[in-house]
Order: sequence, then C-alpha cells, then structure tokens
Amino acid sequence: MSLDWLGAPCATPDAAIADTARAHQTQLTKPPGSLGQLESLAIQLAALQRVPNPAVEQVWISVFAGDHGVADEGVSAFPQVVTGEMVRNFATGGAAISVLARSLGAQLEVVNLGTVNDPGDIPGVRRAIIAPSTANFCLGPAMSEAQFAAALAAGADSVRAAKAAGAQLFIGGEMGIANTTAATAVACALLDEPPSRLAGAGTGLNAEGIRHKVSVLERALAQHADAVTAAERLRRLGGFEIAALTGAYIAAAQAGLPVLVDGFISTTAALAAVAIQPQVRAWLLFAHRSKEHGHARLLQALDAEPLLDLSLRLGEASGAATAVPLLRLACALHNGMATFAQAGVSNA
Ligand SMILES: O=C(O)c1ccc[n+]([C@@H]2O[C@H](COP(=O)([O-])O)[C@@H](O)[C@H]2O)c1
Ligand SMILES: Cc1cc2nc[nH]c2cc1C
Repeated sequence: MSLDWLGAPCATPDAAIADTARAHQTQLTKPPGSLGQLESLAIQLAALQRVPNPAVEQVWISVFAGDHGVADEGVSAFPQVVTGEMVRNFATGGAAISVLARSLGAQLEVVNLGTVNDPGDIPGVRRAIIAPSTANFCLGPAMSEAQFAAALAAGADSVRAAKAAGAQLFIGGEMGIANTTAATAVACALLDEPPSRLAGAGTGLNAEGIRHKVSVLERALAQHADAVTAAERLRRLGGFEIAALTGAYIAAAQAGLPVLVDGFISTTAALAAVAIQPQVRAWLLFAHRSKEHGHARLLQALDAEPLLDLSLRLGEASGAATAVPLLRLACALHNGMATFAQAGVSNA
C-alpha cells in the first residue's frame, strides 16, 4: 500500500466567502466582535463549506480503537482488555460518546483496528483489523510499514463514508489502553520535547506511575532517535488508532470536509497530519483543552484556540461532541440574526 496519497493537495477554503461572512458579521445587531469565537467559527465554517450560510446539522463521528504493545510496560491505570470491552460498549450504546452522538443526532461509526480482547463481529462496529495490537515500541517499531499504511487508509475510508453520507463536519475519536504513552512519544519526537514536559496521568496514573511512564518514554525515544520524518516517527511510536486519525484528518482536508479535533491523542494525530501535509491545518477546529498534562503544549504548537476547557480527559471524541452545540449556535447566529438595517437599530 502506497503512502503517496498523503502528500496530495488539500481543498482550499473559499477566501471570498470568508470576506463576505466577515463583513456580514459586522452588520449584525451587536457590537462588532462581541460574539468572539462564535463569530470566527461561523466565518471559518462558511469558508470551509464554501457557503454563505454554514451548517453543522450532519455530524459524523468515527471512533478508532486499537491496542498497544507498550501496555506491557505497565504505563496505564487500566488493563488492556478494556479496549475491546469498550468497543462493544460504544456499539451497544452505553459509552459517553454513544450518548453524546445520540443526543446530537450524529452518525457514530466504531472502527476496530485490532484489540487483544477482540469482541468479534458486533452490529455497529466496522472491523478493519490490522493485528491484535501494535508491537511494544521499546523493543522495535510499533507498526510495520504495511500495518502503518493500512491504519492511515482505514482513517481515509471513514472520511469517504462520511462524505458519502453528506456529513458537514468530521469528528475523530480514539480508544486504546496505553495510547497516551504512544501519543506522548509521537508528540515528543515531533516537537523535540522531553517526555517529562508532555507525559500525564492518562486514565489515572499517580505521580509514581507518571515517573515510570516518563522513564519508559525516554527509553523508547532513545531507541527511535534515528527516525527523522513525521510519518516514520508516527509509524515507529504511534498506534493503529492514532495513525487512522492522522489519515482521516489528511483525507478530510483533501476532501474539503471540516474537522473538529478532540483531546490529547487526537491532537497528536493532528500534529502528525500537519507535519506530513501542512495544508491540513486550515481544516482543523479545536474543541477543547484536555486535562491531560501535555495537551496545552500541543495546542500551542498548532496555534490552536480551543473552544472549551472543562477538565475532560476521556477521549473517544467526547470533547469534540460536547462542542458541537457551540458550532451549531455559531451558525444559527450567523444565519439568523437581523442586520442593523433590517432591525432599524442605529449603527456606530
Ligand atoms: O483525549 C484525551 O485527552 C485523553 C486523556 C487521557 C486519557 N484518554 C483516554 O484514555 C485511554 C488512554 O489512557 P492510558 O492511561 O491508558 O494511556 C484512551 O482510551 C484515551 O481515549 C484520553
Ligand atoms: C473505561 C474507559 C473508557 C474510555 N474511553 C476512552 N478511553 C477510556 C478508558 C477507559 C479505562
């Protein structure tokens, strides 16, 4: 499987529509700029969707699940079997993202990329099994080249399905025990930061657990110090679901589908996507600042101003789903408010 598609050009946001939308905002009955990020969001969505009246009624959520060999190093507060167990919970409707997706009327797709405790064929789960788990990246590359290509392609497949279903917004989520360790490794390699700066509690490690996680990460980064490209760093240190998110973000930008990025792991995938194809950045909106320690640094690296800061640290697209009502309200205001002229309100 070739990786050539990653470098294909992205769609271009419509600059003329952005100008029109910006001018329209100044005519609405409020002091200019007073709706802050709700204004910039509507302008950005109009430019990305190439329409004067943006909308995010049709929301597509793909949650990618995969297990991690580095779980063997004791870097998570939870056992590895939880990944497969949660795949079933996503599909049967009991997980946080299941509830959020239902409340939003969003389409939820669950993609199993490989879990040690494989729940098998379940209605509502797309099986795109690569292997039961990645390899432990303390010992060798997390993924073979073929596995890496398959994971990226699985993300692009989800974007194709989202486009075909008429989605106006793509949200990616992830589930994988130990994936904060994998994401931290990728982010440290991409940003040249030490693990002590980016490692956090994940599912709930205590201070001693975080110290151990940092020492595991230091070993892994030393082992893979010769990986220089972003793609190679992602292959050696990432995971199936992280690579799938990276593939999805790149494919969404190429297809002209706006993306709402979730938490720490998703933002690491976004960082990799932008490092591989810089034009992707324009297509990314950022939902929230996760409680995971390193997230603020990743957002800063992407020059991202997230919408929410609710101390969430769940993943599985929950933070992005929580921000969808704000996007919908931003569109409603942009499309529905009266202008000064229409309402007979005096302008400054
Ligand atoms: O999205 C986040 O910011 C986030 C922060 C901490 C943990 N998580 C979730 O917790 C799991 C990984 O945590 P851990 O401790 O097993 O590395 C994985 O399934 C993620 O979805 C997610
Ligand atoms: C129960 C549980 C649910 C999750 N959802 C995303 N990551 C998770 C990690 C755990 C442990």
